[in-house]
Amino acid sequence: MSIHDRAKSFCSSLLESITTPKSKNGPIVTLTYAQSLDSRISGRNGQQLALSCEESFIMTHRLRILHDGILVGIGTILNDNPRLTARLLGPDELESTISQPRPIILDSQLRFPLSSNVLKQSKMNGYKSPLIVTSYDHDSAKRKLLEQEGAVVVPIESNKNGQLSIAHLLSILSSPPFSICRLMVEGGAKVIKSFLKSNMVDLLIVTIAPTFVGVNGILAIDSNSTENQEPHHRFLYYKTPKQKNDDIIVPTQNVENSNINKRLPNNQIDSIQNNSSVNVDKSKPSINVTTSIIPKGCSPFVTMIIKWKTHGVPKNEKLEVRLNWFPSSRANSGPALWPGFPKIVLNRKKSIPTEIYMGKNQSLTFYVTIRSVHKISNQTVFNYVPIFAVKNPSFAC
Ligand SMILES: NC(=O)C1=CN([C@@H]2O[C@H](COP(=O)(O)OP(=O)(O)OC[C@H]3O[C@@H](n4cnc5c(N)ncnc54)[C@H](O)[C@@H]3O)[C@@H](O)[C@H]2O)C=CC1
Ligand SMILES: Nc1nc(O)c(N)c(N[C@@H]2O[C@H](COP(=O)(O)O)[C@@H](O)[C@H]2O)n1
Repeated sequence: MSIHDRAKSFCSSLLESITTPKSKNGPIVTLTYAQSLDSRISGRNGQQLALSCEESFIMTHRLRILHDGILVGIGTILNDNPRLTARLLGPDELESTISQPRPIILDSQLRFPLSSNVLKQSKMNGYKSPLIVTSYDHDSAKRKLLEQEGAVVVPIESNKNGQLSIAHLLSILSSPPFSICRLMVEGGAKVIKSFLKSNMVDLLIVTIAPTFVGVNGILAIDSNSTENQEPHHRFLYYKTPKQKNDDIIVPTQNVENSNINKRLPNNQIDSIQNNSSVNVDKSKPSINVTTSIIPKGCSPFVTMIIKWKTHGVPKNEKLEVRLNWFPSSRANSGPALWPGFPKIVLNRKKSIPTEIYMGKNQSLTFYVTIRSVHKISNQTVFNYVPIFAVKNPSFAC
């Protein structure tokens, strides 16, 4: 599979099951940005940094294709002069023939430069005119100039600090003539904060690059700033984080807009108990297995405590119990070991705690493998027995 095919399937899988937007009157909103290990999105004085590695950039460009609009703040336009197009494409794709997303810029005071790349490129075939969203309190002469150059300028409500209303923005974007169904928000820092605060983000995809920028860089989310003191909306892993060359891509979904929201409150989900009785051999030993699944804080990990009792196992006989577990998709394919899911050899110990990764919507089927070795006759009974399946365990948050 080529690097482009991998990006295609990864990005499609991220978007395919997000069908209901957080905002009832708006598009599905994906917020995505790249940060360093110390949470910086750019360097000293906002210096633009290539934090993403090549494969992560390819993923970002693929995500751009899958959205109808890409939104940034005017700070990013003035600082980076970005193009906001999908250019890192496969060999069979042409930049000018794919459906490029519309650039959307939040610019309360119409500081947008006439020389910007997004405006220049909109004159070329295949590229859409930038949509500049501004406040009612804008410079009308500048608006005229921008419109003459082909930009579309739309005034909307703003608050007393001049910040444009995200709710109003989303309802305008999803309506004609823009009809944006999927919006990708790239930043910068103020826009990231505003969107997270608005709680209209459906999918948050953060690329983490293995580098430190240092204290002078711009923080993605400045938790010291007073405007960020209010409670944060919660995001949980949506898909397993992926390593792309050097970087880690962390896809998370808004908890308040997903199935994981339907879980029970923390105090009702101390553990899930399962009891299974398994016969090794009808005439010979049997085992009774009890398991408890204990959520581990706000994380997709659970601790599983397995307890068992054996019956009728003669002292001179060896009983070996193994536990394997598989995602539900593999449950029918037999008990071959699923990579990344360790098997535990229980032997004669009476209980064992182990930590298991259980992603959202993950349903796991657990198998015990019982191997009873009769020392005298050397007869071996070898059984794989599915003991239970756990669907969507609740993560305590
Ligand atoms: N690493 C990454 O993935 C990215 C990094 N960046 C970096 O971010 C920096 C720019 O960030 P900022 O200076 O914070 O500017 P910004 O790009 O977030 O733009 C903020 C400006 O947008 C306007 N605005 C209007 N309504 C707003 C609202 N509701 N919320 C927020 N802003 C609103 C205001 O004029 C505000 O000053 C640059 O250094 C750029 O390189 C930008 C995008 C992605
Ligand atoms: N995904 C990602 N990784 C980085 O390391 C980045 N610095 C950014 N920045 C964003 O991409 C814009 C540049 O886009 P063009 O290549 O000009 O199309 C930049 O303005 C940021 O929004 N992104």
